[in-house]
Amino acid sequence: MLHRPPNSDDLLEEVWAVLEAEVHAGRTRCLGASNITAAQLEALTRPSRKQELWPALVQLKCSPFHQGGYFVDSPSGLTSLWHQLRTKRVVPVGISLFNPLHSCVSPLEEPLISAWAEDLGCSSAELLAHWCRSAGVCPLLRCAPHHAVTFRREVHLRPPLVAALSSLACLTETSFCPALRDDLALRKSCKRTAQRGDSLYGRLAEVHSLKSQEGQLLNGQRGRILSFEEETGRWQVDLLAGSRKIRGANLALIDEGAAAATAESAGAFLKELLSTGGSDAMLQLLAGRRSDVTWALLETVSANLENAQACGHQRKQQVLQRLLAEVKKVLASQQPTPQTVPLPMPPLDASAAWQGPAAASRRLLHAVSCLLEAQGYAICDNFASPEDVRLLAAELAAYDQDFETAKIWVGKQASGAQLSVPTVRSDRIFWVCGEHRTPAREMLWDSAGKQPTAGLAPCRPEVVMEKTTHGFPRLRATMNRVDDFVLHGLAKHVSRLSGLAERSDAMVSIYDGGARFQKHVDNPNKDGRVLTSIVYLNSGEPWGADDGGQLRMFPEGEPPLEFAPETGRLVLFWADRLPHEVLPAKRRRMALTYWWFDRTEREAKVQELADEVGNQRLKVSEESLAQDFIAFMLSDKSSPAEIVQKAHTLPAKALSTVATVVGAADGQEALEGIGRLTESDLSRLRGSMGKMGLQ
Ligand SMILES: O=C(O)CCC(=O)C(=O)O
Ligand SMILES: [Fe+2]
Repeated sequence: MLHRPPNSDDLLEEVWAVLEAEVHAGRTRCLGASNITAAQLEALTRPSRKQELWPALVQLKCSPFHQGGYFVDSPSGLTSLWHQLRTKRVVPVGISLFNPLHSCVSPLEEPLISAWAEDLGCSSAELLAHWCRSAGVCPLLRCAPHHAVTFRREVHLRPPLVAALSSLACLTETSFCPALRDDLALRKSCKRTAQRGDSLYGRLAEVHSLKSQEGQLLNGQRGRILSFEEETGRWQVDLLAGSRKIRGANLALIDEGAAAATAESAGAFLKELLSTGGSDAMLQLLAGRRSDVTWALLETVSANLENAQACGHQRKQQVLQRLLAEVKKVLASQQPTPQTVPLPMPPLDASAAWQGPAAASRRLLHAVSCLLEAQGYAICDNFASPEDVRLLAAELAAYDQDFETAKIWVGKQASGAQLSVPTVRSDRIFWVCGEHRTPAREMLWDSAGKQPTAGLAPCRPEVVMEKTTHGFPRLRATMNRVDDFVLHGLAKHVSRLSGLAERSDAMVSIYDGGARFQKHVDNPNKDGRVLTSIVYLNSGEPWGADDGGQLRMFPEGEPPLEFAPETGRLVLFWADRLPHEVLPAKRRRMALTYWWFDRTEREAKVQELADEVGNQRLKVSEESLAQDFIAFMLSDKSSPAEIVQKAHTLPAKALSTVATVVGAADGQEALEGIGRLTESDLSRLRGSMGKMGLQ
């Protein structure tokens, strides 16, 4: 390596001749030069000079601020230097990636670069090293700590970001001085926020399972992922046929490492085949190793055949032609192995919507609306910040004792009963009332019992009724955010939500010790609930696969999806359409859930309920007596005799509720039926009750 070539041309020739002699003597294989100017490179790569004596690599300073421009000999020198490197196939090796050189700041401290790195979830050093590589320069890293970790992560830079980083060189020495930065408002104009799917940009993907006539032609094609389009939920992929927008379900990510390995092993296999010594032996080996016959082998054999033809190797051509025909036959007989790992839809990220400009929150709203319309659910990360979630969980911690076992609705719609059936649902819940928009007399919301007139408070009067909204400032803040987002945002954009009138009270749930909620639809009976909103309130370590407690959704016609209850994640889905379940949670899992009512459907339901109970609601005490009785009947502890005894103590209204649950015409018939119950009837009843109302 010639470091810092001498200024005089004669001297340069003289020194280079010494290095060339080393190559002639076989002591060195190739030469390199460092800090060279365009004119010097021109001189060393003159056509009269043998190509193997040209510099094979040129080492130059290469940060985004100084792209080889330290020894520029003329204004056009830099362009000429790069042009020569590219056209003469000289490898540029980048050094001083992180040095400030003669700018004011190190690229590692440049806020614009840090912001871009943050968007991509990598360090500035990683970003710079990958920029260098993407710009076609081999980065030369040292053993200093920030160098050592630089290539720890694979970072995919989209071409516009590579271009943006490269263009920073135009701004060196002036705009990057901190004093000038604000004047130029660089951050403001250049900062981009992380976009969904950024981490997949640049990856290779293969199209599969497209059904339309045009789509079928694309199946099997591969191309790089360019971007993700929120509006359509599709990925833009750069295919041979041109750039196309394709749904994740029709794309499979290609593991390029594996592809390289296939090519390598195909090469090794071909060597083995050729070393058998004769065509027959070769084909015999091939027949015994049919599973090693891949498309990569076909390509390798074809390439070798082309080479043999070009070189005029007759015998080799014949052998390879026979081999190629056989390889084609084996491949034709193989069933194509479909690649059906769909590209995951990246969750939306709400952080920018709260911290950034109004445009970011509009984008989020637009994206969630599109997803709800298109697929009936939307997942949005960081809807509540980790700090908000931590404080909210701390606020609720004082009420841990007040959470009670959740119940499910068992029986007929109007007069069934809320029962605890742990095999179906075993979380503990805590209702928080209030903050509704419609007056109490409209009875549009429905939760556990008496409503406070204003403010948030736990619902059950005997719990902490005196607590007012001041008791739950954090909960209130999070609910305000959800309410604003749904009522002032989604309701205006999503057609199914145009008649949104009200939401239910809020339910805080805790799943732990294996608690679960089996597959169900929240509103299977047109009770007015149209949208379910859930915010997960779990802090600490990220949720692991072994922690269980995932929300599993069953979108129609698609494979089930699972989402971990990650800190601050918002989940929205159609309450009356999307079946879902909560898998057994091995770690404590907390969520804030409520439902949104469509006015027309809810009003009809309220009317129906009023009619069914003779325009008069059951008194709370009678209703709960009926529920207690059925719970007692279904618990393993009660005997037939005890059940009959208890049934006779029930008031008439409670008894008629029991009648509808057990399928009797009236209270009297219910009493008679209960009197005839045997142990085995009871166990059958207990088994079937648990499944009612569920899928
Ligand atoms: O907490 C969840 O993820 C879902 C709970 C649920 O399905 C419900 O309460 O209806
Ligand atoms: Fe549910």
